[in-house]
Amino acid sequence: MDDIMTWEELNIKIPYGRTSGKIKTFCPACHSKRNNKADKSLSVNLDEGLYKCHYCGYSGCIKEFPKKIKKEYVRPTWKNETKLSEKVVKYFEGRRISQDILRIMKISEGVEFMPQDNCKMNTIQFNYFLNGELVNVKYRTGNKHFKLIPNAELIPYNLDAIKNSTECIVTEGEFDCLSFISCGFTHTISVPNGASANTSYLDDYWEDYFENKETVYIASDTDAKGIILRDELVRRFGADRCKIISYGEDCKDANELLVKNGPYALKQAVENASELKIDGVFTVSDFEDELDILYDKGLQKGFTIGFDNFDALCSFETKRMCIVTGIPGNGKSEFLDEIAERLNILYGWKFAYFSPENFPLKYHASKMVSKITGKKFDKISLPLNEYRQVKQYMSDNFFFIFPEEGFSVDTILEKAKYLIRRKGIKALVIDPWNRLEHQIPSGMNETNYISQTLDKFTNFAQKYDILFFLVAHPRKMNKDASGQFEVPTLYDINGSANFYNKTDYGITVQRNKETGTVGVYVQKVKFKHLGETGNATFKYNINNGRYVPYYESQDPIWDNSNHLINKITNQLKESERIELPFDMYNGEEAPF
Ligand SMILES: Nc1ncnc2c1ncn2[C@@H]1O[C@H](COP(=O)(O)OP(=O)(O)OP(=O)(O)O)[C@@H](O)[C@H]1O
Repeated sequence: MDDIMTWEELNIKIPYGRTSGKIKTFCPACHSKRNNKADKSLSVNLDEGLYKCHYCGYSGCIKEFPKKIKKEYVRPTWKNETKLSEKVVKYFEGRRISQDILRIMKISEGVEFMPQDNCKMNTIQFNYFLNGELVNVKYRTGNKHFKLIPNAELIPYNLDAIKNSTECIVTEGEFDCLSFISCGFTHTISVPNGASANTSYLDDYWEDYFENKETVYIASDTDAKGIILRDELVRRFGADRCKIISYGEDCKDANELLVKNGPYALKQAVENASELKIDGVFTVSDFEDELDILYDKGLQKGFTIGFDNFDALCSFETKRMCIVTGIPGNGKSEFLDEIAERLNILYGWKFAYFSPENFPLKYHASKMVSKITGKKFDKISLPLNEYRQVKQYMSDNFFFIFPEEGFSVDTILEKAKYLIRRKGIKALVIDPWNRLEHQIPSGMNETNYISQTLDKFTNFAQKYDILFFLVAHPRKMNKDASGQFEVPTLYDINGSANFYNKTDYGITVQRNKETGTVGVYVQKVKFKHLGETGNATFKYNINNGRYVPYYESQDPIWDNSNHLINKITNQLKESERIELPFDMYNGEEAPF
C-alpha cells in the first residue's frame, strides 16, 4: 500500500472536478459485496488525503498527497463589545432596524483608522462570522467610507444562518440583509463586496452552503451595478432556482422599501418575487433595464487585453464565440494562452480548457506558469516561493477538462457547465476542433453537422454567459511568390464556410520566420463597437512565451514582470481603500 499515490489507483471515485473538502463515495473494499448498493459509506477528506469506510472500516491516507496550500488569512479577534451609542441605535431605527436585531447580529461600534479619511473615525462594524468565529469586519463611517480587514477571508455576510436552509435571500449590502432579517427572513446573506461581478467568495462554500438550496431569492439593487450582480448570481446559481425580488417604481433596494412602506411591503416583495423566464420568448420589457443602460451609456467596447495594436482591432465580450485558426505550429495555442492570461490577470476571468493539443496537462500548465510569472519554467529562473504562489493561483483560476469517458461535444460541455456553476469560469477554450469526438448522426452531411455544432457552442456561450474560444485548423495552405505560406482565412478551415459565418470573432495567427515576428490577423468582428478587421504584429519571447507588440523599426518593449505579484500588490492597495457601493438612499449621511 505504501507506494499508492492516487485516488484512481485506490479505485476511489472522486466526483469530477473536486479537489477539496469532504465527500462521500462508494467504498472500493466492500461496495461490490453490499446489498445496499446506494450506500456511499466511504468518507474522503480531499484536503488531507484521508479516507474511511463507516461500514467495513477500510481506511488510510494517500501517501505524499499533494496538500492544497491553504491560504493564510488574517483573523480578527472577537471582543464581544456590542454596546452601541444612542446615535447609532437611533440611526438604525431611522432605517427601521431595531436594537434587538443589532444585538442578534452582533453589530458593533468603535474607532478605526480609515484610509480614505487618513485618520481614525467612529465606525459601525458589521461582523462576519463563519461557524461562529469572527473572520472579517466591514467598517463603515458616517460619511459612507468602508473598509474590510486587509487579507482577511472574504465570505458572504451572515453565512452561518443559511447552512441548513433550502432557501436563502442574497442581498447587495448589510442594510438590506438586516432589513429582511427584521421582517423574519433569517436565511438572508449579503455579498461582501457590494455590486461587484466577482463572486469568488462563493467558491469555497458552494458545497456546504449553496448546493442544498432549492430557491435563491436575488435581492440586488435595481441600478446598473445591481443588475450586473443579479446576472452574475443567476449565472452561478442557475436560472431554474432563482427568483428576483423587486421593490416597485420608487425604491431601489430593500431597506428603502422597508423605510418607506414598512415590513408588510417587504414581505410582499418576497412573496411576489418573479421567476426567471426560461421559455425562450422575450419582449422588450424582459430586458428593458439593459436596453435603458445601452441607451444611456451607448454601445461600450468590450474587454481589451492591454496590447495597443490588438486592442484597436478587437475587444471581447461574453456570450460570444471566437474562432482561432492558423497553420500548425504557428502559435494559435500560444496566442490564445496569452489572451487567456491577460483576461484573467486584468479582469479575473477564470478559464476552462479542453486542450488535448497541449497534452499532457503539466506541459500546458508549465507554459501558463511562464506566461503569468514572466519567467522561464525552471528552478533557476523561477524561485520556489513564486512557483508555489503561481501554482495556487492557477488552481483557483485555470481548469483543465480531460474526461476519461471521452471527448464528445456533450461531455466537454457538461464538464464546462459544472465549472461555470462551481467555479464561475468566464471562458471556455476548445483546442482544437478536430480532437473532439464528433458523432455525426447518420444521414447528416458534414456541413450541416458543423453548422449545428457551432450553433450549439454559441447557444452554450449565451446561456451560460461565457466567451467560447474554438481553435480550428485550415486546409493545407499554398506558399506565395516569396516562399511564405498564405495567411489562412476562416473560409480555409477544413469542412465548412460556417466557421466564418457562425462566429463572432475570427483570428488567424501566423509566424513570419524571416522577420521573426508574429502576425495576428483579426479577420472578423461581428459587432462594430467590439472591433474591426486588421492585423497586429508581435514579437514572441521564447523564455516566457509572452508576446509583445512590435512596430517596425522600433525595439520591442519586453515584459518579464511577474503579473501575479503586480496584481496582488494592486489588490492590497485596493483593499485598504475599498469603496463599496452601498445601499444608502437620498444621499443621507449618518449622524456619527
Ligand atoms: N513565434 C514563435 N516563436 C518561437 N516559437 C513559437 C512561436 N509561437 C509558438 N512557438 C512554439 O511553437 C510550438 C507550437 O506552438 P502552438 O502549439 O501554439 O502552435 P499551434 O498553431 O497551436 O499548433 P497546432 O496547430 O499544432 O496546435 C510551441 O512549442 C510554441 O511554444
